[in-house]
Amino acid sequence: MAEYNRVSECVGLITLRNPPVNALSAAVRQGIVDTVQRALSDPNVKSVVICGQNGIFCGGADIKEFGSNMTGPPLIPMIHAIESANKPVVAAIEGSALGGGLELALGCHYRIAHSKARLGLPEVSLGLLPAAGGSQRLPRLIGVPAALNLITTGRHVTAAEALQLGIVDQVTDHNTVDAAVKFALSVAGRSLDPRRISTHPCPQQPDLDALFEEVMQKVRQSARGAIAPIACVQAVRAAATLPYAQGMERERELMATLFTSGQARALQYCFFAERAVGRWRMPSGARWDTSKPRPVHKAAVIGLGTMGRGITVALAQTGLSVIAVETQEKQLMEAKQAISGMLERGAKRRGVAPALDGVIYSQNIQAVADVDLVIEAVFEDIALKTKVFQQLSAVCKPGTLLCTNTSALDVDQLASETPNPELVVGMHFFAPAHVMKLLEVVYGPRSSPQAVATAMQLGKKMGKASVAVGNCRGFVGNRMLKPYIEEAFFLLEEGATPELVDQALEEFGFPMGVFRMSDLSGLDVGWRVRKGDGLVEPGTASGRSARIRQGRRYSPLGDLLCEEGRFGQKTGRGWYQYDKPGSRVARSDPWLHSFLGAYRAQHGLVARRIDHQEVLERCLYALINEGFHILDDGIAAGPEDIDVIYVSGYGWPRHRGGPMFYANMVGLAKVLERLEHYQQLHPEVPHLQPSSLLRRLVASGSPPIHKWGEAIKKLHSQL
Ligand SMILES: CC(C)(COP(=O)(O)OP(=O)(O)OC[C@H]1O[C@@H](n2cnc3c(N)ncnc32)[C@H](O)[C@@H]1OP(=O)(O)O)[C@@H](O)C(=O)NCCC(=O)NCCSC(=O)C[C@@H](O)CCCCCCCCCCCCC(=O)O
Repeated sequence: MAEYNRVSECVGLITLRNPPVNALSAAVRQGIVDTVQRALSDPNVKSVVICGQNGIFCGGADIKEFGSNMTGPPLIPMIHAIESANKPVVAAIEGSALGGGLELALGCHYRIAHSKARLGLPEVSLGLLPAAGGSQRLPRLIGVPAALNLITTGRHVTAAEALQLGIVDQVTDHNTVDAAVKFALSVAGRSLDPRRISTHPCPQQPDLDALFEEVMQKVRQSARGAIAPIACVQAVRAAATLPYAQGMERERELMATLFTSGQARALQYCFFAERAVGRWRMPSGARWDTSKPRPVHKAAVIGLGTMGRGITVALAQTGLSVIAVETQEKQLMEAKQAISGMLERGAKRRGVAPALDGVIYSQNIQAVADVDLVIEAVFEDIALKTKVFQQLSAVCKPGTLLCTNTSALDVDQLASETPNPELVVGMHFFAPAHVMKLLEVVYGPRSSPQAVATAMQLGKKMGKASVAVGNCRGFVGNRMLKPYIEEAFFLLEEGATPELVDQALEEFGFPMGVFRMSDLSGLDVGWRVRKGDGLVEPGTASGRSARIRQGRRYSPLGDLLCEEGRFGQKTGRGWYQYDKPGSRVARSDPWLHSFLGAYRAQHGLVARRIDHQEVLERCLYALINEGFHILDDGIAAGPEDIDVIYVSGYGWPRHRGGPMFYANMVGLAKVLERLEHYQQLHPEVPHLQPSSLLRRLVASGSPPIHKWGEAIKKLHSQL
């Protein structure tokens, strides 16, 4: 797990071997301890180089070990032994040096990095802090402000930035190990005292207290309840104010709290879930590893409204050549200007040239004849989309993949209107499409595995968390959102205010509560959908509107607001009021409160006191319950798919792991009991009726989330 060789006669070369990322498993740590010992005791060895195999230095501690009893030599004394060595130790950094990997490098006396390497202390994103001395050494090396930035955000820096910050001593474009060996030879025999980072104080920093206060305030605001960023600030503060040994003690204490917290478990679950969704599988048995994607060199986007523009940018930024089609000249010109602006701003942020030439604009659908893949993003209207798909089928070369960016329409129906339904998949982007991380790839019963594989690969190329899901109303994300929103409406009827509901959800960790979110996305969006479903009664603003529709409880509150022209931020009024249309700062609206009072009086509803716990249980458990239905229906292959969708696209707080992980943490029996409780109180609300899968899981002993897959299979086979 760590190989030892003597090179250039007097350099001991230690190579970490633990594919794929040379994580510091027990065996690797043991290997490092043994080989360092060997190099230091070999009189022929003048200096030592540590590198990683396969072009990656080290991805840090082995996260998989965190869930088990950790054995093997601990990291801290291992790194301390390297720093205390009486021969120079040089880290040769290729690929990544992250977390414990960078901490290992910081224990070395010198660091040489390849120009393409990336370095960072991303522990915060796993609910931890750099607890192998990283929180104490990095501020001593690069100063408190820069270390705070890196440690609290977990961001990775390029080799060039690492050099500028002083994290590495040299950057090379050539063979890193060769450069490090050469460097190691050149420093052999030099005094190592100045190179032992732990022995130095942090560089002087004026107004330390003010700096920490400011950073802590900022971090608390953006953490939305996550505890690791706060512990990271506290650990760096210890580095800045305490001697090294005491700082290390503080680092250990803080880590002990984080390590055993539910947040760390949730965040580490998210890390693996995001990777697991790439290993998609369909009910037909088709899977990621047996389905080869088609090459996509040229793509097209049809319809350049908000979504189409974002999708064009996302595609062009991957380096693809894109044909952007909009039939109306004026809209085409406006879209061209907007897309160019977005490409320019994006390129400026990333320090690259904008891919302006990658996009060709056309009013003519014939222009897409030779593309490999088309994403249709016209207005959400099944007749219009069907027409576009029929045109595309006639125009495109054989084998072109036809993707629809719909958030709700039936992908199967659309596919069935084309001569090659196997080439059709849904690609459900989230607005703004070039920014939002989530992509639902929706397959129907006739979508070919190759079509799914191609869409999934394209999603990955665009940097999206791409999740393959089956076709149903609302797919996964929006289907689960429906009971969540409905419960929020019911809570208003029963006595809550938008402020109370939003506060409960925001304290839970959502960036925005359901009503603020509704104001942002526009109340008319849901209104249109409900109208389409025949749920909206016209002209009810003045009279009593039915609260039971289509045989179930219905709240017309959203419709009544729309009838008043209150569409949210865009009209300056919605569940809140705004200074002017388009403004983003929500203020309580006395009109809304008296409107709610009058509504309740009209319907004979007596407002009661509703607390945060009820808001959370009713909104979140209703959403989770729908998640169980989705699993039972086979629409999502596993709980990870649902959780990645919610964390990447719906603002579910990452430190709570996603709705299904949260249910697992709360306890399935408790979720079931609360759903049963609310269902008894509200028998006319079907979405509070516990899903049969949830009942069956509880009856089978509530297996932990990583065993749900097995349990679901077993439970299905017993049906
Ligand atoms: C490295 C990457 C950038 C590579 O990206 P790439 O896209 O190429 O590949 P993938 O991301 O797809 O990964 C491939 C494959 O590898 C798995 N993997 C990646 N990293 C790790 C890892 N660190 N450990 C295990 N496995 C890993 C990944 O899951 C994929 O496999 P899969 O099967 O899932 O497809 C990228 O992978 C990346 O960013 N990796 C994570 C980097 C990272 O976050 N590193 C930090 C790790 S945490 C750490 O290092 C902590 C340190 O500070 C050490 C702390 C000391 C701990 C001591 C414990 C003290 C306990 C205290 C308790 C006290 C209690 C008491 O006192 O009582």
